[in-house]
Amino acid sequence: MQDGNGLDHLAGERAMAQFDLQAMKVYLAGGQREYEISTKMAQLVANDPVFSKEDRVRLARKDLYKNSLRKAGHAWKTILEKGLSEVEGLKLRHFVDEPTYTDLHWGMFIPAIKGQGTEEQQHKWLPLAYKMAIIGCYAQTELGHGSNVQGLETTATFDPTTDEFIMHSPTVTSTKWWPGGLGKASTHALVYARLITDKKDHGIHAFIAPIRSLEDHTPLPNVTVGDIGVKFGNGGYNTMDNGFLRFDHVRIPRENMLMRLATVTKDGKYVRSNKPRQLGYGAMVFVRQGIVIDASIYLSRAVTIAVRYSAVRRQFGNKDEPGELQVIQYRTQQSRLFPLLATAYAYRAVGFWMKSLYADVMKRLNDNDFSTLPEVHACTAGLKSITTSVTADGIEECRKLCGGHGFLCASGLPELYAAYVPACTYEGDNTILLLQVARFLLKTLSQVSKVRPVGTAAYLGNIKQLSTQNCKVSQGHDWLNTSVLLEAFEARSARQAAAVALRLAKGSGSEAEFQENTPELVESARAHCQLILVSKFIEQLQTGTPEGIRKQLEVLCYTYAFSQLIDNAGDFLATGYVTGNQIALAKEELKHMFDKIRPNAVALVDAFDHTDDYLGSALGRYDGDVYTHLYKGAFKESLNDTVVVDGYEEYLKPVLTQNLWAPHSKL
Ligand SMILES: CC/C=C\C/C=C\C/C=C\C/C=C\CCC(=O)SCCNC(=O)CCNC(=O)[C@H](O)C(C)(C)COP(=O)(O)OP(=O)(O)OC[C@H]1O[C@@H](n2cnc3c(N)ncnc32)[C@H](O)[C@@H]1OP(=O)(O)O
Ligand SMILES: Cc1cc2nc3c(=O)[nH]c(=O)nc-3n(C[C@H](O)[C@H](O)[C@H](O)COP(=O)(O)OP(=O)(O)OC[C@H]3O[C@@H](n4cnc5c(N)ncnc54)[C@H](O)[C@@H]3O)c2cc1C
Repeated sequence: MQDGNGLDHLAGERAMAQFDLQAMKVYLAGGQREYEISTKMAQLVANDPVFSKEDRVRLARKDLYKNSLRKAGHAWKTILEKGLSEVEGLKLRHFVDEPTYTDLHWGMFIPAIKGQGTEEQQHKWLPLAYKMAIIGCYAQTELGHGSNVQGLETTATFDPTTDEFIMHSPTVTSTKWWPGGLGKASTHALVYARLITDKKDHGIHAFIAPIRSLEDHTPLPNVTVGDIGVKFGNGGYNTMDNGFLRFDHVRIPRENMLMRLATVTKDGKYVRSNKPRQLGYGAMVFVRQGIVIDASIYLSRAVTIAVRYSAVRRQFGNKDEPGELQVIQYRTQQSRLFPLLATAYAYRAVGFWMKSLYADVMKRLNDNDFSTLPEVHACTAGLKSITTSVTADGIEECRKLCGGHGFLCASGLPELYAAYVPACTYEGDNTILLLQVARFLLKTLSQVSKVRPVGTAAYLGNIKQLSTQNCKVSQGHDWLNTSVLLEAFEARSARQAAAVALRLAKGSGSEAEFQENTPELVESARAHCQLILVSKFIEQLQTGTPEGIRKQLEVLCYTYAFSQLIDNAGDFLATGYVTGNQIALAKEELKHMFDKIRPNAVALVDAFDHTDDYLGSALGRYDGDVYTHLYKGAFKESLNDTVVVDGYEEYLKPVLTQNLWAPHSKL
């Protein structure tokens, strides 16, 4: 989408492209229909002044939040007035580009009711939620516990005399703390609490608790609720009202417990269904799978800014060429930037696959087939962890790649980082999630002689072969073979998992020993996830990629795989599967890939199709007119509202006019 002012400082770059840009845009959008919807919604948002992002980083919290409420309300009105479909509405909210209460309402409250509510409960709550007659949040985390869900303290005690649950926060640490949308916007909370019937604790279950009046939005009696305070960075996640919530013996009807997985009867009997209790974590699995595509989008925004700016920015020169060099010409710049570009493409491909994996598991669950649940949990948890960590670090790297100007909010990068970095923590702390993957790998290995592993763990079925055979690469171009690459990632992951499993098996099985080995367990989980990412990127390429873009995608795929191999060379070498020389050969191949990316770099980021409005960056503008806009932008700075700064009379003038020698001055 070109929306520059006609001057194209990057025209020369664009003329070098060697692939079908339009086909790439459609591929990255996920298909022609998705592309058309994206384009339409991006323009709708960009052309509506209510959605303007101008000045967001300068607003005080109250104004920022009020403005965010205004945008969310306007988005909803636009959706209704234009009769937008659910997919269009989702896209529109995506382009509004501000974390807000509707993310949790649509992204977690509704999915949790769908996954855990009975049909009757869905009929009661979903119509209200779909028309936003109620606003819901997902209130799981407490002051004292987030990762350890089984450790939550809020109680829901059944009172058979009134057919109600009594919701209570018995300690300070039981205060619900963090839920997005809870602080100021929600009327209802999906509360995770310990279910108690007849003095027996049945563990964590989900309850719908009304928290604010539908008449005047005041908190209901005995409910204490508010916002937890300002968060990291300007703008960023501060548009969200992450909240606290306490109950003082608040009564809710028995039917407000979501009862698909377990029921409490009128006379107080607790009945579990035969479905796994982990289905209660379904909303988290749903969001984790979506986070992979989201990571690609965030990373692609940072990379678009850094690539375009690196093509505009010139520093130094050399005796072989006239003038100064574009910084994108420097190998070091390429070696930091191009792997991130390739990673954004990799996550897009893997994100598409995650969607199909999730659709498959949902279909199975409907047929009461729970067999793939552990693998899907490991996959969603692991890929959420890796992709968010890499993306957060990648955004920060892009900021550094833009030198000093990257540090200005006008670059768009500080705010992008502030909005994104909590993704490493929310929806599961990234280390906790990798430990879940490690547990899955250990379990899979312990059963490998009896149960053939399937799906993303299938390679562990070849553990013997992968543990004995070594890499056969003898020349650089031997690496240009996806089977060779895949085997390297499989062997490294299988060997790392087997090594730590063996060490644990030789021990006493104590928790202390397990703890001692957690760093290696996390490394082995990371290796497994990197294998999934590389293998699924390859697999996606091999299934019907249009001719006009296949070559470029192959280059990006090799770039991604080689950079992963080199960044983790220590692990690959330690497992003994590859030699130092083979790593050196891969490094040479990676440089050849950089040469192939270089003429296409700007077009490859254009293919992400981010509008200038969505990017919000003077450095990443489509037209490359960076300096004019940085300069113009300085005049919007509030300190420049007056020529002589407010504070001069009180604080600057006395300093300038005292004309006294400072006592310590040596002059
Ligand atoms: C579609 C959306 C698109 C994009 C998204 C974009 C933006 C996001 C929008 C909003 C996001 C904003 C905010 C985020 C909101 C939140 O943060 S909500 C709170 C999230 N909280 C967490 O993630 C907590 C993390 N903790 C846990 O998940 C669990 O407590 C645990 C897994 C760490 C441990 O659970 P336990 O019950 O104690 O389990 P265990 O005893 O360790 O394990 C028991 C067995 O269960 C398996 N298991 C665990 N989780 C799952 C699961 N989700 N599904 C299936 N199976 C699971 C576990 O592996 C064990 O298996 P065994 O075979 O070993 O018995
Ligand atoms: C912006 C934001 C939005 C959020 N939105 C919501 C929401 O809408 N609803 C909701 O319910 N929650 C929400 N949360 C809470 C979030 O899900 C939790 O913060 C997250 O799950 C991490 O839990 P914790 O804070 O308890 O971290 P902790 O578990 O206390 O982690 C602290 C450190 O301890 C380490 N650690 C903990 N246990 C172990 C272990 N067993 N082994 C090794 N290391 C360990 C962790 O790796 C981490 O380094 C949100 C959080 C943020 C930041």
